[in-house]
Amino acid sequence: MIEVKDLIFSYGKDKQALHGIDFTVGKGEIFGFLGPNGSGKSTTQKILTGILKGHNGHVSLFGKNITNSYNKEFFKNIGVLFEYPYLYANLSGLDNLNYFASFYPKEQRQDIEVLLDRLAFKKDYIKKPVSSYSKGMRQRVSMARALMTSPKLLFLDEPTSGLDPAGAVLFRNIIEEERKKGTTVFLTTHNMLDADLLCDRVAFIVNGNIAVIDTPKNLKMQNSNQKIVIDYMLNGKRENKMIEASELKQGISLPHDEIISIHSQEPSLEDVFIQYTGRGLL
Ligand SMILES: Nc1ncnc2c1ncn2[C@@H]1O[C@H](COP(=O)(O)OP(=O)(O)OP(=O)(O)O)[C@@H](O)[C@H]1O
Repeated sequence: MIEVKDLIFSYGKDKQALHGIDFTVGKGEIFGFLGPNGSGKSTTQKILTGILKGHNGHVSLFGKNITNSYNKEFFKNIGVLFEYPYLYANLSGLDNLNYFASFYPKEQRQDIEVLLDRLAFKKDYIKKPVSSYSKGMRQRVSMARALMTSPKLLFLDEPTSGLDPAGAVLFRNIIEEERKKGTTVFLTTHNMLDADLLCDRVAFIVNGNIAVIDTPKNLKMQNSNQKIVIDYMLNGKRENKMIEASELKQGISLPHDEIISIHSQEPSLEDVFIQYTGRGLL
């Protein structure tokens, strides 16, 4: 669905943002693109969505080189949720969406009010100006914009940013539903929980280079330190001890009155990211 080979991009002479990156995204896959600020995520997404021109290297979507495909058909098949929603502040959410919908053939558009309902948008705000909306409400309008043409390929930049926990769960469910329909999702995020819960594979990008691409599970397993933490009671006091997983084979030899819990020490995706890059995600 997406094929990127040796992608290079420079902002002017002195600022090379991408240094020859390679990745592919299969049909129906949710692919996470993770990296710290300034690593090249937005640049990559802007090239893939046709907003930024002038790259070197090969980029194809739907099997076609994008340089020759920036036409109505190209934009019909992709949906984009931008990190900073481009909405007209003086217009209502409904008018914004009706305006964006007018660029697409009628038979391709979803019913906007049904879509907003699916996104749990507060009905009484639907005709109020966007300037009166919270970040979460703007995010819902932007998601509706991305979904309204039932695109085969969705680009989502920080989809759960600004949402409360219930909103984040709802958005993750909607992204899952899209995947079940066969939609491919390119997810750019700082949110490790979203990446871990949703993505089939993730790429870590650092300073315009890809450090690693794998499934979240493999990344965590390969980087697991095989440590076990035992919580226990001894002489009325709660204690804990970390041991090697292999030591557990011989049973629990440490003095204890009662074992409370035994947990393997799984690294989080963020721990793995730091191991690969030496940097946190923000
Ligand atoms: N318009 C621009 N002109 C010059 N340099 C730019 C421009 N946009 C981005 N850059 C530089 O290109 C590099 C990659 O930026 P990019 O916005 O792609 O990073 P990012 O990973 O999306 O960061 P963030 O997480 O902050 O959104 C950075 O060094 C950035 O300063």
